[in-house]
Amino acid sequence: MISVDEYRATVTDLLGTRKPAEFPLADCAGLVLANDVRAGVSLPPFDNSAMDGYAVRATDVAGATGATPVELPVAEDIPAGRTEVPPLRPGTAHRIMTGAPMPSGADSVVMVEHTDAGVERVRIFTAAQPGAHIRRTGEDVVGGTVALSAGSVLGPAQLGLAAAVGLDQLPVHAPPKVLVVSTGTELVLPPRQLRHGQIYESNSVMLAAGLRALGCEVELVRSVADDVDTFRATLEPKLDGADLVVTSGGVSAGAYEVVKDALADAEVHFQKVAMQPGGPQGCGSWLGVPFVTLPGNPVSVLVSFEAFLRPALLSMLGHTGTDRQHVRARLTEALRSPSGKRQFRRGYYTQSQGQVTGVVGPRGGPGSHLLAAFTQANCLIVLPEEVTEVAADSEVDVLLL
Ligand SMILES: Nc1nc2c(c(=O)[nH]1)N[C@H]1C(S)=C(S)[C@@H](COP(=O)(O)OP(=O)(O)OC[C@H]3O[C@@H](n4cnc5c(N)ncnc54)[C@H](O)[C@@H]3O)O[C@H]1N2
Ligand code: MOO
Repeated sequence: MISVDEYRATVTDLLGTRKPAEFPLADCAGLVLANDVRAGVSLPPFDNSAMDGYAVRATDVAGATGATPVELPVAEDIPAGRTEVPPLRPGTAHRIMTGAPMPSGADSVVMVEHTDAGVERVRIFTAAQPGAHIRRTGEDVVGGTVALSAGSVLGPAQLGLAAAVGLDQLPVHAPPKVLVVSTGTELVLPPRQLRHGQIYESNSVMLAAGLRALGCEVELVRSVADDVDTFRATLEPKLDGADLVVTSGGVSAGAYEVVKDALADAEVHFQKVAMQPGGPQGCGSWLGVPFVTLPGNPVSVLVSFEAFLRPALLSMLGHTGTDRQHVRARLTEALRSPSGKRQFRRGYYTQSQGQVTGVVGPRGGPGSHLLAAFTQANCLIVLPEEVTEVAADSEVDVLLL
């Protein structure tokens, strides 16, 4: 048996990291920047007004008050977007709007609220500090410097900045195209009615949701019968263009283990991972495409996704933080765990205000078919390999989902 940590490293190595590709900004949300990008322009690109008001020379309005206003002729009107701005002559004002370029010769802006808002002439009721309400060139970003560093996760602020410095595409770790394949002759899709012995297919739906949430492109093959020839014939034409195949089912110890049998001659290694659920696993490549073959039980699929597929995919996408947040929590009831395996139990974690350590209660038993209990959970309770019993009220490690 291989440990969870070793297996996670194996899958992470198998998936590697995606090569940089240029993507339009609109398709970059949530992706990771592959290279540093430099600003083509400074931000702001020019000195501009932070307020609607009047550009003046501070010396011209020194001593202005409500009782003793200074009156100046308004020589120019400068709305935002005006590109040619005449210099300010001493003893005059330019009416100016927020974001409009400062005229040379002006050293401050008086807000319109501190004036009579005049158009031909303006009465100014307050003195101005030199520099008041001016946003300086390059105050935010200096043109030519690194605006966003490799490894940045591209959220709204990062994409906004990229747009603001004049970029329309970015080098990112492109999301992989993942083919998700559910195997099992028992699997049926609506609107077909179940016959005795059949079940509705659910693993591919869960995997697709998890994969898409990470930004992957997903194609589903929702039901392949437990027949080696059918499996190969269904998958082969779809491998071209797939960056990863994730299968479920057909990897344990019995007969009709279609994934194991079909990939027997491929470079896919099947083994047991010291975890519960999610013990039987396989990974490797077939026809040059990486394969991660998960066991069929639905809870095993989701726990496998959390334990190693999600971190490996995050690493593939260029993320450095690939771990869920871990916390310690007090267990509400005693639990048992198989010796030598890391057990992941579904749990519900709460932390009241002022409480240092939160509280966690299990949801459902350890069975890997108990999917409904997973819907009540917000965390996984992690019981280490050497632990076989945990008493109520003891502290346990919790992975917040
Ligand atoms: N003799 C042994 N039997 C089993 C072992 C073992 O070590 N020795 N391991 C058990 C464990 S643990 C697991 S997990 C399963 C894994 O088996 P498979 O990967 O071969 O999965 P299947 O047998 O195909 O399916 C298991 C279970 O899950 C249901 N299933 C499968 N696919 C789907 C799907 N897409 N949607 C919903 N449900 C699905 C399937 O009907 C089975 O009930 O093996 C144990 N046995
Ligand atoms: O390991 Mo299986 O994945 O427990 O049900």
